[in-house]
Amino acid sequence: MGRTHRVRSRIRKRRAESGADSDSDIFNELHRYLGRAGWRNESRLSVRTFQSTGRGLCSKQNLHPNDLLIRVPFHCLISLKTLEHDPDFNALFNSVENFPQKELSFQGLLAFYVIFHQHRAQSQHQTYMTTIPEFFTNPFFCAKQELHFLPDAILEKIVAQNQEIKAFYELLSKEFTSAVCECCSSPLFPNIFGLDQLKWAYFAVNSRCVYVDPKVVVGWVPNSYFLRLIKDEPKLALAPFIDLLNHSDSANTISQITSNEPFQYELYTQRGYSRYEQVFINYGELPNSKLLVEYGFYIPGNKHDFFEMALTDIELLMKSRNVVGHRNKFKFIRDHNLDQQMFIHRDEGPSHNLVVALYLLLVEESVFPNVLSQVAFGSSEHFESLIHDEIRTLVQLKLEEYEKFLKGLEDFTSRTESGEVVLGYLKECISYLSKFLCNY
Ligand SMILES: C[S@@+](CC[C@H](N)C(=O)[O-])C[C@H]1O[C@@H](n2cnc3c(N)ncnc32)[C@H](O)[C@@H]1O
Repeated sequence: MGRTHRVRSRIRKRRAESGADSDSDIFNELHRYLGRAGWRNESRLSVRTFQSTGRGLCSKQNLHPNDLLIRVPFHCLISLKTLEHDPDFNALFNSVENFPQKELSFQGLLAFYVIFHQHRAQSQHQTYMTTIPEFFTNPFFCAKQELHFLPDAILEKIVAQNQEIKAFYELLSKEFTSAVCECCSSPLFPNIFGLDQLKWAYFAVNSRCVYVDPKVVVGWVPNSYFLRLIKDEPKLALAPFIDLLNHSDSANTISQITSNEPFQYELYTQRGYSRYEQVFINYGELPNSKLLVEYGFYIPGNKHDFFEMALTDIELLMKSRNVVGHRNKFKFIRDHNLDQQMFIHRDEGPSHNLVVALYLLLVEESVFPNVLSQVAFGSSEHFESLIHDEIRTLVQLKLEEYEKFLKGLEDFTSRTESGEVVLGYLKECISYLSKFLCNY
């Protein structure tokens, strides 16, 4: 049995233990659980499976612009406050003398909280835990052989995610080296909490949290113990039921925490929806590459999309033209962060930094910093016409590279769920690059 399989089996087992046989049982139970905690489903939201997005929410009534989308008592969210007031979780940390301060990310801490409660038979969060998907479709979970067909830009991000999770796991294993579980007396690491479980929880937290104002939350937990352990702000919270809302690039919502007791987390929609139409929120103005890496999906025709280029792409173009770049120019580009924000936009053309970097490396003859500065920080409009062909070739090379990746993935007889999503993403990129070339 594979490791991913074991993580999924464990989640299924928890579902069976909770007495919920199907998705609808799970959500009826979630409704009852939130109802007992004071939630009223004011906007009559209901869970459905939609063809375009999978599981999501719709309302059984029409929603108008500025209507309340959802309002949930804040104590139903899993935030810093929840961790602080959880005696079992606190006891575990108190069993370690001098737990290192400012070392944990809050996302990591929440991920640990999830697996901690997933293991406990009597967890107060058991109902919520059963609503978290068994697996995620981020490229992180691609099979090894699929990784050969992922673009470098995506691979680099997966490597960074892997390093972060592994370092976090090692830190927990080290600090809790002799800790045993109160409920079953087994050693916590690695017997109960394996690395694969933490990976699953990391992506659960990554894709399902809402933003909460850290100042508000910190104000509720004076002398917080966990605040001393984390190196970033506690600005995330897991949000039962709210985390069933899918993302749309055209959704627009406003969130707030009410200022009087009982504190509530509220979302208002800026646009209207007819009854049973899927309702969305907006995770941010994100391009498809970001949606893919962080959330495991992409949006066809995403209106916030752009296509990023790297300095290595320009180097390939230079090689194909037998141009040798002077190291002063590369240094200048890196020192001034011109290698950041190098992208093409389907309708707006190449970004300023891409135009400048191409011009400096392929056209400009001088290598003196004062001349390079004049070029870099002047208007790039004039240069763009001089490197029009270079831009086209750069995009053409990318297109060929992505077509090769696509062909490689298509040649597999079977793919992981993540591999399927990457395949669709590559097609979307190819279509984006082709449209750019048509317009440019
Ligand atoms: C906050 S959850 C939303 C609910 C989720 N669909 C579920 O079944 O639990 C975020 C995840 O939903 C999926 N998702 C969100 N928006 C999507 C969209 N527009 N298209 C496809 N999948 C989407 C992605 O898997 C993402 O990681």
